Amino acid sequence: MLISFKRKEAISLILYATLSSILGLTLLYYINTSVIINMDISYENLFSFIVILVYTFIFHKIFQEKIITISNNFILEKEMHIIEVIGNSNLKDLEKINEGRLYGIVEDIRGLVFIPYLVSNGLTSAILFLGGVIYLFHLSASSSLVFILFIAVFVGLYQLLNRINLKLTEESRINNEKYFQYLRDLIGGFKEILLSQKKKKKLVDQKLFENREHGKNLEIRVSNVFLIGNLLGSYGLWLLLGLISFLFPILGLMSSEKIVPYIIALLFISGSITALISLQNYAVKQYVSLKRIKSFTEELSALSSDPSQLTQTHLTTDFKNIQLKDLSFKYPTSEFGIKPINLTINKGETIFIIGGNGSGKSTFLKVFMNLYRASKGKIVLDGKPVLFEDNQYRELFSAIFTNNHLFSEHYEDYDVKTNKEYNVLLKKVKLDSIIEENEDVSNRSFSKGQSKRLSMIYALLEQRSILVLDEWAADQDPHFRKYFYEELIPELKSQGKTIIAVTHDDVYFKYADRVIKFEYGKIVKDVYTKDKPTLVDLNIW
Ligand SMILES: Nc1ncnc2c1ncn2[C@@H]1O[C@H](COP(=O)(O)OP(=O)(O)OP(=O)(O)O)[C@@H](O)[C@H]1O
Repeated sequence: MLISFKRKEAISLILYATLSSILGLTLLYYINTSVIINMDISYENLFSFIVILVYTFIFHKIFQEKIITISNNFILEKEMHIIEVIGNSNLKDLEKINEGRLYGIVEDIRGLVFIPYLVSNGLTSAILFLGGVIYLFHLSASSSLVFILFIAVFVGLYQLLNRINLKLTEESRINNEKYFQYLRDLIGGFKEILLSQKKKKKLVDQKLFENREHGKNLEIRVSNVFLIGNLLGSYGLWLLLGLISFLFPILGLMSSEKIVPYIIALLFISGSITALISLQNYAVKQYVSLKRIKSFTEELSALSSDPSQLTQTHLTTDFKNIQLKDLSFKYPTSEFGIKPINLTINKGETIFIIGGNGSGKSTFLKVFMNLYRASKGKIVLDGKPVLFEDNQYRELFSAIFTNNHLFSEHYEDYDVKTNKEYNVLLKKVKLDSIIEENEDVSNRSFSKGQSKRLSMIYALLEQRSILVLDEWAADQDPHFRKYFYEELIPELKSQGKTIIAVTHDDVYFKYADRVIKFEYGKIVKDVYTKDKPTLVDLNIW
């Protein structure tokens, strides 16, 4: 079963639902027996009726509150589980997960808010229905057998309708995932779309319109199927009432004095029958959501590392050297790979990594920082081999990737507003004229260059030993780029920072201690710049 309530909670829920339903049925029994059958109309009976009513109200309230708490805990558990599984994923595997699908699942989880309503009304209606049927049998067994036969035919019909709806609802969810993907393209690629009427027409007028049109049609079909179910349910009930009132006495299935209490009881449980029918709509949707969440988490769990396997993180603040021994990597989905690398990187070195597009610079950095698991070879930190599961090694690095992500918050221990160093760094990366002291930058948008400078501030505030920059300077203007190479890098170097930067700015190569060149995933040159003031001396190309 998809919902796994704890046993104790399930028992207490059934108990509460049973009690509150029994009290509801007692009300019916009381009115039927005292007013209709015994004609006993008195203040005492009114008083007893009100007492039962108050108890019913209190029990129902307690029951509903319990359901609300349990269901919301269940939703929270599902949300946290998905977040935890994502947090434990490997980079390479997480990159395979489509963002649209993720947002679709988030929507599925949100949709679970109907669970309290579904469980509480479902349980109460089911118990009321069962109790009502027992009472009907008590009034007339033969008529109740016909009634049960009627219900059995309806349940069969509903199963059929539900199967159709399950399919339609699943299709609707997949269609919604596509919708999120298109929306992401529309917002993320807005500039490109503004430049191309063809793109805009295709995405907005065609894809998005078709998607929404299809979504609307699916919703209409789902609603129509439910409508058929609802109409069959309510008119079937009227048919049954007609048969009991007019046909059963003629056929001798029921004595005339039983007809009125029987019809009142039937009308009473018709409420729970109608509720059970309309709850099917929600039940199908919740079922589809739970099924999708389950398969998504199972898929992600299979990709995730077991957190218990990860070594305890405590900040590694320093190192002497990192050796890469025959380190290689291969993408499973492409021919490209990093050829075995043998390299020693010493603390304090400034290393520039160069190479043509697609030569493997970024891939190398990810393997080097242990974000991708190396296919072969090993990383050795100060003489000790580093495992992929070793979180501690990763703590050595601050990195700004080519497609840097500017976090809405920095998630570190310091408070930016009261941090003196933050304000110094704002000046240092020349953002002080753009960002005011103490300004909340979470809702602002920045140019690529500015956002990378802000990322640099956050990276430096982390105070890690190694700063990794993937084409960081490429998005900066010439003045700032000059300042970056000629002043910022030497200053960071003088502070003992190890800098590894992917760059194409050959005029500034002299500011590195060492230039490493990649070609087709292989290191083809590894040159120290000392005493080589010009590019010709460096002979790197
Ligand atoms: N996730 C991936 N799956 C499969 N192949 C990939 C993946 N990421 C990159 N590649 C391939 O690996 C090769 C090297 O890419 P990489 O980004 O490492 O090169 P790069 O030198 O950093 O290039 P650039 O200067 O253009 O950023 C390319 O052929 C690229 O298509």
